[in-house]
Amino acid sequence: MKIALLGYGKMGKTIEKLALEKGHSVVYKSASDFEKGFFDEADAAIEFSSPESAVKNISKALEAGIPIVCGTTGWLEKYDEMVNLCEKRNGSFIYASNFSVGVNLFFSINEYAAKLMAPWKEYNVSVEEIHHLEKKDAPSGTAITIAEEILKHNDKKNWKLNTSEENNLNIIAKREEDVKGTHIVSYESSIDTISLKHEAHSREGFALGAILAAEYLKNKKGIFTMKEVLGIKE
Ligand SMILES: NC(=O)C1=CN([C@@H]2O[C@H](COP(=O)(O)OP(=O)(O)OC[C@H]3O[C@@H](n4cnc5c(N)ncnc54)[C@H](O)[C@@H]3O)[C@@H](O)[C@H]2O)C=CC1
Ligand SMILES: O=C(O)C1=N[C@H](C(=O)O)C[C@H](O)C1
Repeated sequence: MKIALLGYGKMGKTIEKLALEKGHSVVYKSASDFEKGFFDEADAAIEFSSPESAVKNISKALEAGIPIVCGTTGWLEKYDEMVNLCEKRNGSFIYASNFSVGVNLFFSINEYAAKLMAPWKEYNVSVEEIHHLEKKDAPSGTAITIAEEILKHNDKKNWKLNTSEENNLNIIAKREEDVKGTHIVSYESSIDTISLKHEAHSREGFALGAILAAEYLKNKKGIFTMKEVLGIKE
């Protein structure tokens, strides 16, 4: 498959390495704003750039008829706009806050735990995420996905970053040198604490998942999820 990399930082470079190992070719890579010309050649574009540039990059790919996989976080207020554009252009699009297999399994474990814990009101739930110092957005996209699922089964009103308000779900965001991505869900009572933790040891899981998503989009039209790519039942 011929891949275009929109964003060529930590993730773009890891994806390039794994894509070449899997026998794909990288026909274009951009670390900044770019013109449309390259699209004719690419079978899919993989977008890991910045919250400010994601929407523009996704739009360019959809307008050029190139399947687009987007992992950039921090732009989701425009997600519906991108879905509409994808439908209008009869394109193909996957966004995931986290492409790793482990985290997508963790999402299902989190859903199960949230349902199980719903009647046990003595437990207060919170989400913690820890990332490297260069991360631009907080909370992480993954923490937001985790929180939204918990909120479907909990009386809390909304999620909030670093809050002590009991009626909101607290997401604690920490920044520490070189942490690839750690997410912890805690249910705490006066008697005990139940914790679920996912810790990424490298960026390879995210990169591999993004390549699997690009492969999945081949000959497909529509908007898909990472759970569909991995065959994880809702
Ligand atoms: N969904 C997932 O599984 C994962 C998502 N991410 C997200 O992916 C994004 C990128 O992460 P990293 O690679 O670690 O960041 P990074 O800062 O190392 O790389 C971003 C790259 O995008 C480039 N860029 C900036 N504006 C651009 C534009 N208009 N067009 C093309 N490229 C542009 C920058 O020059 C830089 O090279 C972040 O939003 C991060 O949260 C990161 C890891 C996994
Ligand atoms: O910025 C990162 O590095 C990561 N971002 C994603 C997020 O915001 O959830 C996924 C992963 O945790 C790494």
